[in-house]
Amino acid sequence: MKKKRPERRQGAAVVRGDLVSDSTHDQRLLDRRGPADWLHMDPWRVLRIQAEFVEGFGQLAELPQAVTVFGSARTSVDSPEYEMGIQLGRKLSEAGYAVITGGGPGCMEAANKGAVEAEGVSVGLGIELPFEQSMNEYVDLGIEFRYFFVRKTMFVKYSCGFVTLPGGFGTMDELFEALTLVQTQKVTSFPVVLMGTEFWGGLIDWIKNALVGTGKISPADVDLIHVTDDVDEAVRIIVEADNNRGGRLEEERKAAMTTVGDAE
Ligand SMILES: CC(C)=CCNc1ncnc2c1ncn2[C@@H]1O[C@H](COP(=O)(O)O)[C@@H](O)[C@H]1O
Repeated sequence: MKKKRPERRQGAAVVRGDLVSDSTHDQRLLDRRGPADWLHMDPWRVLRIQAEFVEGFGQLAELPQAVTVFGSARTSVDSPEYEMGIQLGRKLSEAGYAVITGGGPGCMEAANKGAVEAEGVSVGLGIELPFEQSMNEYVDLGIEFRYFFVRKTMFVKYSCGFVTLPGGFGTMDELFEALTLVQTQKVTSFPVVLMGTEFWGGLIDWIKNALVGTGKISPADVDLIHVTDDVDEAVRIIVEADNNRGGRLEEERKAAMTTVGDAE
């Protein structure tokens, strides 16, 4: 007769054979002896990830309409790009938006500085890095995240558009995440503005030649990106999209009301 393999139900999972452990989860939970490496195990991490979402959602829930500004952590304070960041933070604040950045140095600091100077709401969503790094001094509401992906959710959820100053890998990551979300309609009416025609020109050419040229994206996808050197134009693009969204939300609300009315 076939030997029955050992079996144990562990919550939602069933384990058989050698995967059945000598002890149960309860035993391990109640046993205070042994190493603390469980702290670094994935199921426990899930709770920490949840905690980051809860903390982020809680802290940002009452933020006014906001715009996220990305850009290099390495931009020097005496560069034209830093000055552009200050102007951007200032004018976005004057237009009534909270300014969210990654809370670090360079372009992030510049945009936070502009927001503070205009007496706007200046937010920094920092990230734990392997080297010592503190929130820039112009952040008025700062939240530190352990996980990049949790932090990225906050940037998108709490802003109505992204403005991107010249930057490196981190900036590219944030830019292309935003474009993918807009392209796949995970977010709608969400403008993405690139500041600096000279810096971004090469990338835009490559997008047109390599991506549109070989059919990897459609020509209309290029229109998702606005490139400018003019801070006022950047703010105008954000405001117009914001106004359009307001109209669209109202239409969606009316459509929903009609549907509910029809059902009654
Ligand atoms: C001096 C130095 C490298 C500091 C790093 N300190 C940082 N602090 C906060 N956010 C960051 C930092 N580095 C990268 N990021 C994230 O990635 C983007 C900048 O990356 P990069 O410099 O373009 O690639 C920022 O928009 C920010 O969201």
